[in-house]
Amino acid sequence: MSYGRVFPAWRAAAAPHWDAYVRHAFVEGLRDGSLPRAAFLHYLVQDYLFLVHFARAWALAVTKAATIEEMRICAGTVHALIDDEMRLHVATCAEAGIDAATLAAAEERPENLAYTRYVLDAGHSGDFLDLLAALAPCVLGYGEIGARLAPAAPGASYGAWIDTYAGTDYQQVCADVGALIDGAAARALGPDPAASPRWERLCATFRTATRLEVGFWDMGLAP
Ligand SMILES: Cc1ncc(C[n+]2csc(CCO)c2C)c(N)n1
Repeated sequence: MSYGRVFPAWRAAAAPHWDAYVRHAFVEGLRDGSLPRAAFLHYLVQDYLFLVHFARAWALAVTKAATIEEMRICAGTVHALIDDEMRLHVATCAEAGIDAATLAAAEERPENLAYTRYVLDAGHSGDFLDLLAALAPCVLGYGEIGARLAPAAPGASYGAWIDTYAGTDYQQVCADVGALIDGAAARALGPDPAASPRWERLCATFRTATRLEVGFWDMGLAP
């Protein structure tokens, strides 16, 4: 998956961490169904809390955007997070006997706190592109994982989860976010982004967020 021009360069700069993220044991457990249900539910509860703060981060992106089209994409992501992805978490947890109140009252694990607040801080202390560098591993990593696991989805225990991220709707979101990053990078860094003095710092932000994704999966395996 390329998802634009800048993302592949950021991914290459984060190489060992990126592989640890998209090929994590948790992901392999989703693929072959060996992931214990309790670990999956523990992950979903934490992920619900994660998505609350991710919706806030995308809302911050609305305020940092430079064009109406950028605002539309970021606002659309806030909407999709709240009305689609979070609702799916609530429904899956409800089937397992975890009600919405329990979900909302769950205590955030430190790995979860670290990740979401890091992303929010990248946005508060930086500009639109700094924020996108922190948001990118989450959005595009799940796109890559979904596409890689797609052949395993039919009949798999976690097939519904895989289908969510492998599906054309989500893959289109990834293509849109890749284009959003390319546009913001062209505006802020010029025609050769990697030659900009800001480039190393953007790579570092992307790499840190990727490491925090690895930490999130680790947490998922340790209920
Ligand atoms: C730990 C963690 N990382 C990534 C995602 C995936 N994700 C987060 S927000 C979003 C929509 C677009 O921003 C998607 C697909 C997740 N659920 N949990």
